[in-house]
Amino acid sequence: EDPEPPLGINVLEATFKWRPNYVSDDMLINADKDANNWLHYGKDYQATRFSQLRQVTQDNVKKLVPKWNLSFGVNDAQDSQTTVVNGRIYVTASQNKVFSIDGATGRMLWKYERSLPGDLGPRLCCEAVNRGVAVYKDMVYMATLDTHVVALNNTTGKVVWEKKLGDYTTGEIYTSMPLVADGKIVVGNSGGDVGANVGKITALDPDTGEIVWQTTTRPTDAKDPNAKTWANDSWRTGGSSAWLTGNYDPKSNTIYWGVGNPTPDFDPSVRKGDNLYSNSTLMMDARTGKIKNHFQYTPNDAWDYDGNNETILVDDEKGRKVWLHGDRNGHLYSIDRVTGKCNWVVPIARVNWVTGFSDNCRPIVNPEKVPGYDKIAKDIAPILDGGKEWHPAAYSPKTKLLYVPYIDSSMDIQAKKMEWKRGEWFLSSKVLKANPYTGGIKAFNATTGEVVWSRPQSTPATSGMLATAGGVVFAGDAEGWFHAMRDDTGEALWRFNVGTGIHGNPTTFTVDGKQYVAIVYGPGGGSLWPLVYDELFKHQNRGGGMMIFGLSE
Ligand SMILES: O=C(O)c1cc(C(=O)O)c2c(n1)C(=O)C(=O)c1cc(C(=O)O)[nH]c1-2
Repeated sequence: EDPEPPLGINVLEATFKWRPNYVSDDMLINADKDANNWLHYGKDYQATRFSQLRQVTQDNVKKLVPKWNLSFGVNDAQDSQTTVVNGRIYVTASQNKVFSIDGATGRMLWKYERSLPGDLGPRLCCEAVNRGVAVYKDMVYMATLDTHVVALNNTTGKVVWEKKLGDYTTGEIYTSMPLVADGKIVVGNSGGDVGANVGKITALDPDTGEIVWQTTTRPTDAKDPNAKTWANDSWRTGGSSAWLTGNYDPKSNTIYWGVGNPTPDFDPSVRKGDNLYSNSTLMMDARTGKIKNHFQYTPNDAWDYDGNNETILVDDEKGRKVWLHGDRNGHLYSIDRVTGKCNWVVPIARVNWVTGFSDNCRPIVNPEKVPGYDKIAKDIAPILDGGKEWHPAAYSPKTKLLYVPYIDSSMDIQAKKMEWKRGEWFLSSKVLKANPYTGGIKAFNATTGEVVWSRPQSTPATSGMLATAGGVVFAGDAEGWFHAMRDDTGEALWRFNVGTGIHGNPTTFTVDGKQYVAIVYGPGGGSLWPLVYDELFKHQNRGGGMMIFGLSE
């Protein structure tokens, strides 16, 4: 019996089954072998988004039907995904709501609704999004828009502690799922496009919320050796937030964490230099937070390409230990995860801001595509949202393919001089125009970077990917279609329209021995998407939720 009475809405079944919900360190470390649960942002510490489940196959996937649905009761953008422990589902909605649900019935066990400050709105780059909760031991952890980490009891939803990490009036917010690594709760901040807000990654004690370490992603002091990579002390207003969840290698005790764009976004002339560590993946010591190494994808970024996207830890067929990273700058990278050196780089989508690469995959920039004050740089590809947005790719150890959601589009930009003001957007653009979007899914050979198959679509790819041992790959799109395709050819197998756009990440797990597939749906948060997006999808209704699919009986 549940020690606390559930809230009791969405009741499909009168009886309640107790489901153990304690998450141990061993469960977290062995999540790559655990078919039943979904414990990490990327399913396992390697961030593969691959499930060993094979009840849903290429043959029977057309029998998938909705089993139950949860309405979030909010209209904002929905970027979230489930965390699943022994059939209990934890999911967040925008506005920092958390729901605990019985996976078999959809019955709500508890919900937590944060009361957010009324003046938060104008400071949000991408609506009031949240990307999910971490569950560790007997607690649930969420990072909030008003810069707190809140710890809830995972059985009752009651607040155990709260820790304030910043000041939302500066533009700093938190939108992503915490990472549990080395016994600590690790979070990264958002708000990079509101320049003063320094990127930071913070590790907290899970029991008390005390800060164990905090690492900043760019200089905060002129004595920092990286200050030389920002001309005229431009690091002072240099952004470089840490807004997506990193991942972890327990063997080397290394955390991999991405860093976003420098600010002002579109005027690189006022911050000459490489602007370290903007647009990089950091390799950090999980014990101390010390930066051991890094790889920078876009030095002196002029296009808001960020560098936050996920790193997927793969041992490739040449025996190399690598991370694979699809960047907003339109390229897929294989980086040696021991040395931090680049193995190869290939395009994901249409790209014209580079003319090639020099040593260690350093881009050679096409000067025509760099925004300046005196003319509009036209048709820069990719668009600021990226050749791949933040939506994570999946890697299947069965096919050895990486499944990447891509966007084909371009933008026109003219820069302008701009003074930084506390808590305000710091883009420095006079003209910022998006050109029409398409996109799709591409499957890459994880060892060579060759494209094995491609499924173009008329809309940008706006959900994360899920790969399964059953040979089925799942993805959603901005028109609301939730798709299943073959992992080896990309051939379409099944689809279902959820009634609004999909911008969350699919997951799969078992409840009482049966495989389910979950998708969070609702409009997207993408920063400047309304430029084109509103036009494309103005027929769509808002409203978000989560739909759970299972095989019909
Ligand atoms: O620089 C930042 O701090 C930051 C934060 C976020 C966010 O936290 O969601 C986004 C972005 N940048 C961004 O560039 C972007 O395109 C974006 C899209 C979305 C979304 O919710 O779909 N968030 C964000």
